[in-house]
Amino acid sequence: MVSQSGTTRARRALDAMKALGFSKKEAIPVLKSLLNLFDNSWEPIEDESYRALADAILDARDRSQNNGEREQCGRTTSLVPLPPEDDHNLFSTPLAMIDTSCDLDSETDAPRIKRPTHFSTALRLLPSATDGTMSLSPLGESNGPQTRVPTQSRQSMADGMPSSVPAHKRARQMLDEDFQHAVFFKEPKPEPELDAVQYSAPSSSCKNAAQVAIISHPLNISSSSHAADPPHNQYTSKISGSKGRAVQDRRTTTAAPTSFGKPVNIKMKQPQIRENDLDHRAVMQNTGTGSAVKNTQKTTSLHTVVASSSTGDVEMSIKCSLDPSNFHMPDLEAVFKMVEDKSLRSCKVLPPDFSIGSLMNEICQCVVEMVNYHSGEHNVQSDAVDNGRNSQNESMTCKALFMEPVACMNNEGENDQSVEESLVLEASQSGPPNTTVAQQPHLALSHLRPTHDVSDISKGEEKVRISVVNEFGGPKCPPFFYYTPKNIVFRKAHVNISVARIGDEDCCADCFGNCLSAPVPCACARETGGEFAYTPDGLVRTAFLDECVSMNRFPEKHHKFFCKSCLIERSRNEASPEPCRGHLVRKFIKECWTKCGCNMQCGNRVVQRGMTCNLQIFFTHEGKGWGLRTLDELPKGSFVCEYVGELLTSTELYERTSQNLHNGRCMHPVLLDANWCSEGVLKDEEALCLDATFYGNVGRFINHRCYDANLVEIPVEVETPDRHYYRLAFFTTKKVEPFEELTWDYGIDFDDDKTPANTFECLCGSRYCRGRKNPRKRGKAAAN
Ligand SMILES: C[S@@+](CC[C@H](N)C(=O)[O-])C[C@H]1O[C@@H](n2cnc3c(N)ncnc32)[C@H](O)[C@@H]1O
Repeated sequence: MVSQSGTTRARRALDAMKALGFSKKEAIPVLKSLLNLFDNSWEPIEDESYRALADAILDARDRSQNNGEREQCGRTTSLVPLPPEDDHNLFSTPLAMIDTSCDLDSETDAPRIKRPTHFSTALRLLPSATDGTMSLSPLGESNGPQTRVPTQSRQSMADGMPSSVPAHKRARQMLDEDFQHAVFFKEPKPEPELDAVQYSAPSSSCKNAAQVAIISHPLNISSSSHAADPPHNQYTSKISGSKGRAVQDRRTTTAAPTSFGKPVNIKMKQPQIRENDLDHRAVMQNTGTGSAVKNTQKTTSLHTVVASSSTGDVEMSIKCSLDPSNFHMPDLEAVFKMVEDKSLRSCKVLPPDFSIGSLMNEICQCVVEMVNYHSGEHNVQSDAVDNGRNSQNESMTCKALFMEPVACMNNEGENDQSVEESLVLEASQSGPPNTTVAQQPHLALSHLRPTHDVSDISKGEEKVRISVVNEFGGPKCPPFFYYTPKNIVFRKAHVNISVARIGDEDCCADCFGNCLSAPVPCACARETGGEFAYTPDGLVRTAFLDECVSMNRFPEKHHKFFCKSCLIERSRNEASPEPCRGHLVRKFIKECWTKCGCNMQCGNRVVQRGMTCNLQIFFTHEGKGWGLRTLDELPKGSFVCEYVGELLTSTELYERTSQNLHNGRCMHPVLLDANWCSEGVLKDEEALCLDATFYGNVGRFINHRCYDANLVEIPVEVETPDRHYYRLAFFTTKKVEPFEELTWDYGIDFDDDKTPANTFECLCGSRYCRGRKNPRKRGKAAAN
């Protein structure tokens, strides 16, 4: 890379700050201070699109607002590195604000940097929600001192508009400006704690219908029921069956625990059955011949949770009210095996992977879905009556457009049809779209479908095994979907993969071996300005990567394409489509491919060689459901995985969306609109998106994190120069530690009032979080 002069770098930094609404007057002194702090090294300042600088300005602003008095009496603020335990945080060198004696730079009023003597206000990124470094409340926000940037400033920083612009106006403007790659879901999660600090969410919008996916789990069972657990007399932990099946035991007793040696984890509860009590939830045990719950003063009963919905909101437990002196809980695996054997004997035929455990999990999940759907209807009504003021209902309202990608109960006929048609779909992957596929085969995923292999969810489809773990009890694997390592066409999506399409300019037929070791970059580097996007180590070059990150973070600074007649808007409302909201023109990587002369080990073939890092799907503890983490340390710029799913046209997506509306499921779509500008007017079959709801890879488990996610998605051209189809690959934006959760910024507009249900309450834990709900509303909800 050509080294840039300090002046150029300073100009760039000031331009970037200007784009965020910071004046030169404000930025220059802080920039000077930072340079001083970093020994004139620009990298930490330029890293992550000048985030350190933006933050430092905001903090200086905060401080001058909040501590005006102290400044007047001769004190000022300095920036100092935080201790190394914050390494995983936002900055390579995290900063802390301290008070030092006032010693202003005569020219600039810049504070002089000093080493800290104490931290008065720590400026630290909140811990990664799942990095395991802290024990978190549901919001994960209660640890350690944090500097809160005022709403106004935060919003300005985030949306790149001067803070003088009113919030509502910024929000509206941002609707047309923000990220282009959204996936939106909603799942139930514990109600956040009331003391969580509010950030006014900057409006980061993406309102294309095809970008909108919603999980609606409106009934917040977990918050109400779990919140009702009296903490002082309950104990919950996990026990494992012989094959590691994690179950949760709850004992209900009025006497002291007796000789229950196993299972060891117990939950003591009062025997009364109360509203919102855990025991009350066990009403599913009622046999129909009367309550199965014996509620006597002397009887000790053992509750063992044997199944649960994906987020643990609905559980199924076995309650044994037996003479404790003779009772030993049998191994649940053995019990399940016995039931399976019995079922097999009576039914004669069962699917090969039939498992009672999965069946029960699915039942719990279906309870969630059905409850959600009905409560959604109810809440829509009550919203209307309440004129939108019922904040509890707000959090519970089902306005879903999409379905949760989990199995659901169907009648038998549908199941059979679904199995057949799903196979047809898989077969259509490399062939022409199969027009014989029936209307909505996917809606019939059956609870009898096989469950996942927790030792490798990819069933051997990837080079590395992807294990599934749940350290918190409850479901041992995610709801069912078909694992596919490659995108597959649903029906009409037009993907022309033909060698004839690839012209000389789109390949390097004369190359040999590894293009990266050739003296001159080959034709395949043209897309990235004549320089390969990858380093010889297989990492994305820092400059390229940073530009991609910046593009996501500050979309308003980058080129957008506005369709004359936007297919997304048309598919939303054919009769009177809204104007196009703009599609961000993204940077592409172009990899060598089959028509090139190089070999498969060529350094310009990273994504197509597939995943190489060891990943794990795990159950997050903050209420985000399942997530993805790395087991390896990953340097900045590493390829992690693709986002893989079914290729749908925007119309198909809209149809699927509408149908799923009735089922209360969410979907996992991502719009492939990164280069729509280059192909003139798109036909419907060329306006594509990827939906990982029913068919997908590990990418579907990556949770959202606002702004400072450790992954960024980059479009990659591999098989075809047609720009309406490309692969979407995730690369690390910074060094990622083993066991750190992998996250990407979905680009959700949490303030989008047109499609309010397209978002979940964000539990990402980022200090830049724009998706947490108003604490006042939460307070009201909790009080109700
Ligand atoms: C693509 S899925 C990610 C995998 C998902 N957690 C699961 O269990 O399958 C997106 C869904 O995960 C949950 N999620 C993702 N990021 C979240 C966040 N920052 N806060 C809360 N929930 C989140 C939401 O329910 C969202 O609808």
